[in-house]
Amino acid sequence: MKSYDLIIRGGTLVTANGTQQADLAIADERIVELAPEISGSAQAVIDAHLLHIFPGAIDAHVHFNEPGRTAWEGFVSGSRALAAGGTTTFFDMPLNSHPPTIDIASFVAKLAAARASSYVDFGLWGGLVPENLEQLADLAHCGVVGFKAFMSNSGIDDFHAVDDATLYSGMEQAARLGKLVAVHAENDQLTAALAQQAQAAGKTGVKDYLASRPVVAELEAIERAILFAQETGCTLHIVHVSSGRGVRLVAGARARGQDVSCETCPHYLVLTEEDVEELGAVAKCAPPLRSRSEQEALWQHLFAGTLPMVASDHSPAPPQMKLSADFFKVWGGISGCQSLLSLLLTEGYHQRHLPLQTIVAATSAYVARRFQLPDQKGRLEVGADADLSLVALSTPYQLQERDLFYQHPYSPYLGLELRGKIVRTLVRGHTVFLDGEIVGMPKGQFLPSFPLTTTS
Ligand SMILES: NC(=O)N[C@H]1NC(=O)NC1=O
Ligand SMILES: [Zn+2]
Ligand SMILES: [Zn+2]
Repeated sequence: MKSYDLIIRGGTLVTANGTQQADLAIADERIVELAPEISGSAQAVIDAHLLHIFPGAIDAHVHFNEPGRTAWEGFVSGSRALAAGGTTTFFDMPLNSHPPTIDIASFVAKLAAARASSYVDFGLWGGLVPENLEQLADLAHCGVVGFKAFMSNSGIDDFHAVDDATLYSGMEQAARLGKLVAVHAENDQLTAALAQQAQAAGKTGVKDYLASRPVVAELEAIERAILFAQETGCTLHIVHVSSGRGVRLVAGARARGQDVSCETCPHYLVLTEEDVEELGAVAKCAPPLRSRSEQEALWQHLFAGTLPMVASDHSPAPPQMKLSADFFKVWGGISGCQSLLSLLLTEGYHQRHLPLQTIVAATSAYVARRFQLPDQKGRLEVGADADLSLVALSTPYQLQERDLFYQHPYSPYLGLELRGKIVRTLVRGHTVFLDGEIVGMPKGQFLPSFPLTTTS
């Protein structure tokens, strides 16, 4: 009789191809058998008859701010929040840590911090800034996911936006290095001028802020990035697209054969400009929350598969940075990485009947493929890492402050009635979250990303 480390019995497995009830056996951190009934023995058995088993989510976009701004978040609190939310892998952005990840030394410092403290596996983005064009090859050799650039002010002094020449030349190099470039796409001249005019006129409320970052600023920057990428042969990813029209531009370029993708975030799917007027600073982000019609278009793209990825853009800050009466001065960034899967289940699956397979594709399978993770990630199959999230799919609960593992338990989703409770999360077969508690030690591993030949 075979013997395993762990058997999970009777759960409903959710994969990008559909759902099936099955037993799942784990040995040496991998899924080694999947069958209607597994007869071997195991050191431990989990009864999952009433649960759905999702592949652990892969959050391609978080800011955990370590080293340097660990008081804002950090790998311990951030990765605990992810584990509690059913996420087993994340990619940390190069900015909001100090130093930002723009050369070998800062990469090594971040890698050491994350290895010491993360409960889940991780990849690291490198930055593309006007000062580091000479460092991109080094960063590529370190195995960064790709290069992240800001086309508008990043909101933080130590990470500068790219001018067109830097973006163009960075893309040329990225293409040579086989790396993708990810952009925060908003037109800087337009947003800066509109913000400056509003502030000069003493118009510093929520509506004034929203008006200073119109959809057209996003559309223009997306188009420019697509054009530069086409011209340079660079693979492109547009982060946090906030508008249906923005997604349409990306989908159009992809349909014409260009290697470009995009993500949206739960906040653009769940909240609108009316909510930020009501909620205030906790819901301030850039690009800002949009109208209901743009939001509806995002959902349509998600259903259609033309919006292939959802990531959190978890961007926390200490509460005092969210206090200014001048809304332009309030920190822009939403804390949401713990709620990625539960919001998609609540608003997507339960409210709108978004297929579970689409949720799995957008939070796991597609992300692993797009960013060229090692083969064992993003799949719920024999041979894959046992990265799993066990979910009570219909259990309702209200999100409370005490549920949040963030450094600052601050979230626009507090008080929301959610459906779909994450009851257990396993990373490579090790339980890291169980019934509301973090268990075990930080054993997250670095996943280097190296160029392959595949596209899409
Ligand atoms: N610096 C930083 O994290 N900025 C992020 N916050 C946000 O709302 N949009 C961003 O790009
Ligand atoms: Zn951004
Ligand atoms: Zn971000």
